[in-house]
Order: sequence, then C-alpha cells, then structure tokens
Amino acid sequence: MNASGDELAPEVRAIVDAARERPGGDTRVSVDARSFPDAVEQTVADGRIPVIAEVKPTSPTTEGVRDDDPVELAREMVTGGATALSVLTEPDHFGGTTDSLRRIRDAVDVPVLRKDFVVREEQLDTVESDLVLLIARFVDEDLSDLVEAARERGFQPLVEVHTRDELVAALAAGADIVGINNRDLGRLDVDLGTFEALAPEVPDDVLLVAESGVKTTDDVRRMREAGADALLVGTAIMDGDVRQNTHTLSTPT
Ligand SMILES: O=C(O)c1ccccc1NCC(=O)[C@H](O)[C@H](O)COP(=O)(O)O
Repeated sequence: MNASGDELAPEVRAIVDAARERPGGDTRVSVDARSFPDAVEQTVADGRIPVIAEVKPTSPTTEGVRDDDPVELAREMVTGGATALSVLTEPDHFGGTTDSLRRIRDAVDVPVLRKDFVVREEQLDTVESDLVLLIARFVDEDLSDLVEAARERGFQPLVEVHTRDELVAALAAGADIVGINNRDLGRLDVDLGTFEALAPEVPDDVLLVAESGVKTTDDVRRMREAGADALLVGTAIMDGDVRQNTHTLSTPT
C-alpha cells in the first residue's frame, strides 16, 4: 500500500519525501485518549452534526498563511461546537508544529487528531494525541502493524483511504475509524462523489468520517445522507470566523 511516486502530485511527492526523512520520538508514548466515538455519540444526542474542525495554518492548495494563535483558533472552534479537533503537525507544507498540538490538547477537552504523514512506527512517538491519522497509501510499514502499534500506545487510529483497494486494506487491518478523503492526492482535485462511491462498502460498525472539500451546509447534508458519521473540515472553517463557521457546519438545516 506504499505510494508510488509517479501517481502523486509533485507537492504531495515532496510532502511524503519530507515525511520519510523526519525522525521519530526518543521515548515510546502512552496516551490516555479521550474517546472519539463517545464524543460523536454525545454530539448526535445533542441534536448536532459531528464536525472535526481542523487547525490548518496553510496547505499546498491554500493561498497564504493564517498565523493567529492556534490555541485561540482551537478554543473558538470548540465554542462553535466542534466535536473534535484536527491539528496539523506537518511543518514544511502545512505550517504545523507538535508544540501547537500539545498546547491545544492542554487547552481543550475534546478529542484531538494528530494530522500528519506518519509513515513509520517510531514517528508515533513524536507527540501525544487522542487520534492519529494513518494514510493507507503512504505508510512504509504493514498497515495492520502500524494500526496495532498506534493502539498499543493508546491512540485511536483514523485510517484514511481514497480508493476501494485502500478501503479493503484498511478494513483488513482492523480499522474501526475510517476517513474517506475526497481529495485525490494524485491531482489534488476534490470530488465529494468519492465518499458517496465508497461509503456503501463500509460496514456499519465502522465510524466513518468524510474528509476534505466540505464547504457548505449542502455539502454537509450530502455527506451525512451518504453515510458520514462525522465530517473533517479544514479550509472552509479556517476561512474567516472559525467559531461561526464551525457553528454553521455543525448545525442541522
Ligand atoms: O489540503 C491540502 O491542500 C492537501 C494537499 C496535499 C495533501 C493533503 C492535503 N490536505 C490534507 C487533508 O486531508 C485536509 O487538510 C483535510 O481533509 C481538510 O480538507 P479541507 O476541508 O478541504 O481543507
């Protein structure tokens, strides 16, 4: 399930190459994680839509950098109704830091996803978080081993897929939280139809997250109707008032 270079956009190739060079942590982490499934259940019980709001200072497909204090942004997202937060820790292309993640996790009480390009087990030991993203296409090790290594440390692994083969691999690896990314990392275009095509193949007992390209309440409705238990939203929340944007997208229409 490793990335073959010529199928990737040059920006993504550079991201994966940089990730492979990045060291891991010195000491194995042990996380006392806040339950993401419980947070999703509580949000639904409260009559709201589970949104993972992403602290995403910049990205290869975004103009400029948002350099507000990430902790302030995170607090505003939680006040706006975020069920969980996603925090970029990738430093070279997304403006993320592990320090931001640490500070945000200390400042809020919702589950926090580490959003990075983890390719090897020791990179799990860089920083604690409640959820950790494992992108099926990019891991250098056996996906099952990495899922297991994440769980042994207390993380809840969110396994990201974009194709049917990746979904089959994620389910075979025992993933119980799966993200279907609408962004094609080969061309960097976004198509919400990706989620709609793959979601019916995901068993009901898997917690299913729709990732990328969700901008409007119509998009939210579309992803929910296609089976999304939760939505991961970056750009549309980071563009303007993050509290209001989170509130709008997490409120049923
Ligand atoms: O967002 C990018 O530009 C990007 C480019 C190359 C690889 C990955 C990228 N994004 C990672 C993500 O998964 C998104 O940050 C996340 O799903 C939120 O997407 P969006 O709501 O569309 O910002």
